[in-house]
Amino acid sequence: METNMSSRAARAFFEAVPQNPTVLITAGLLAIVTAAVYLLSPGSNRAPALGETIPYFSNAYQYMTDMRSFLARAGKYLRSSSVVRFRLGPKKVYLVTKASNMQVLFRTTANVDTNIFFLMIQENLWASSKRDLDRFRNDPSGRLKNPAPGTEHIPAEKRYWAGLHHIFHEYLARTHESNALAANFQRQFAARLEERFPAGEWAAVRILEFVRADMTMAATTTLAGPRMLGLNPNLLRELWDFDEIAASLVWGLPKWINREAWKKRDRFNASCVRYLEDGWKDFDWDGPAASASWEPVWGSRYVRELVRWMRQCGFDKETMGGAMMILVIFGTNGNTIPIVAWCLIELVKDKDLLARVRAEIETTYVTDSATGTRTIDPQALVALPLFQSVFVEILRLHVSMNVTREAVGPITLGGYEIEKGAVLQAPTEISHFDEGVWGAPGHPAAEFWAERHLQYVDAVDEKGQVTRTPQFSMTGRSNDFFPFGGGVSICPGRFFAKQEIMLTAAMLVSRFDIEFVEWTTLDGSPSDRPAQNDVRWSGGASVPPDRDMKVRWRRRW
Ligand code: HEM
Repeated sequence: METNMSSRAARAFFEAVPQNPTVLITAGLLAIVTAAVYLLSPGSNRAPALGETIPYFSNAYQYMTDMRSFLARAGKYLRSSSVVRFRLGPKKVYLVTKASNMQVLFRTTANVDTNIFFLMIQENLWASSKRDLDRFRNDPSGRLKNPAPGTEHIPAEKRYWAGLHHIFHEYLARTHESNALAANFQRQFAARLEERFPAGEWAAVRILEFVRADMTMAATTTLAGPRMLGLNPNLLRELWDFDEIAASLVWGLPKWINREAWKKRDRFNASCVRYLEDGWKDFDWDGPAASASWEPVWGSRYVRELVRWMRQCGFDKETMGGAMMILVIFGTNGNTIPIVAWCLIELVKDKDLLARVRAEIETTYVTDSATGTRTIDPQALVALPLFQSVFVEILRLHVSMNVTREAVGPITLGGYEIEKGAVLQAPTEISHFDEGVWGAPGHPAAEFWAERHLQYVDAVDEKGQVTRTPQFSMTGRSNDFFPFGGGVSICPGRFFAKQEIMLTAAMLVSRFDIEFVEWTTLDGSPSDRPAQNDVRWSGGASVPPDRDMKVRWRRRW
């Protein structure tokens, strides 16, 4: 869960410039202040600066209006220095790459703080009230069980970061809970497939459109129970409308500039508030359902514990609605759905790969001896070598996240001094495409290669017969790969995300005959080219395809 500070992010701002002289004047003043601050800063062992044509302006402008090109340009600088600096208004920003620097960013140290991005999202995306936002802002006690030194006097109920972190850790990241979520998701999604696609009948679907509807429904019911969609029949539209404009909200533009985006945010928030208010009516918090892995009122334990804690803290209803939007519906589906879509697209494109992945998946099916029902064993599934390699390759190529931290004290990165107050950003789109790390002969880093994360191991049996077995391997590269961020705020949903994504793709490719029909645009009309990353999402989220793939499929069983 993280959202976009990308091209879409400030398009609204720059589109507003010509109509709003106030905005233009503000931008001009910002540039002057920036220049003054910059010129007065003392020189030191500083990282090289990213060049620009109009000083103090062009980098910020491109960063906010065309993240894809900005990152491509920054990537060239980052080939010769692992840290590069530029200015974003009055903020000093350092772009960071290379495994050794990631270790510093993700290590729990007093001088690197992880809250900055979360606060920005809380303020602008999830409609948190000022009072509730200040509770987080003014809590210096940290996320861990033991309060940060010097903050021991803060009572447990006012340790908001730690309270939230505890819920993430206990009810999302723990194996028992993520396994329960995966089992439930498999049931929900299988029921949906059986209801929508009678066995033996061919149907035409567009992959992205299909997963945005059907997988989102199964995932939302798994996490939040059936009431979320039952009470809010327009929720899917609200979610994907919000996905389109989320980045433009991150900058906190006032309502009068960004009216449509605010409306979409508020509609989505109102649906989540409706769900919360309805759920409070008659749920028995002292009964057995309160600690069940899943029950029909709140769905998963994660959501139940989240709403219980927020209510105990006395958060305002919009803040609580916002948490449901971001931490349950948008932050999850907005990231998993594009990855599933890409996974299916790559498998359908390559018949040989599809057959090999199918054969692997077949080994993970188990049959219930009483009912005869066949289900996938999710633990076996996520350990398959080839399919896992495909999953990692898709994350590598299609998650573009500028993982963000703040230097709250001086630090050293890549041999350079970084001053207190600087923003640190590690763009996955640069590290994940580093030719030196990921490139292989005949398989440049920019291309999808299903086998990139496989190693073949030879074993000799007693008759001297050699068998080659593929093994999934990230050896030597794990610190260059961070689609889920890192350190204390690493995505707590990553285990469930992996199970959910691989289960969806596995159920479809193993139960359906699938044939490619054509590439389409997102509205369904024929496209003259295949899908590419939709660069509007560059820098802040999983990146969906900008074209859809139409297929014919038939459920075999
Ligand atoms: C492919 C899917 C996903 C990707 C790429 C992804 C990525 C991320 C990233 C990059 C962060 C920020 C980490 C950091 O700052 O170090 C994050 C945070 C988070 N993610 Fe995910 N995520 C995914 C799926 C999910 C799912 C399915 C859930 C929940 C079921 C989830 C829940 C969260 C939460 C609650 C946080 C906030 C953690 C905190 O600030 O402590 N994510 N995610």
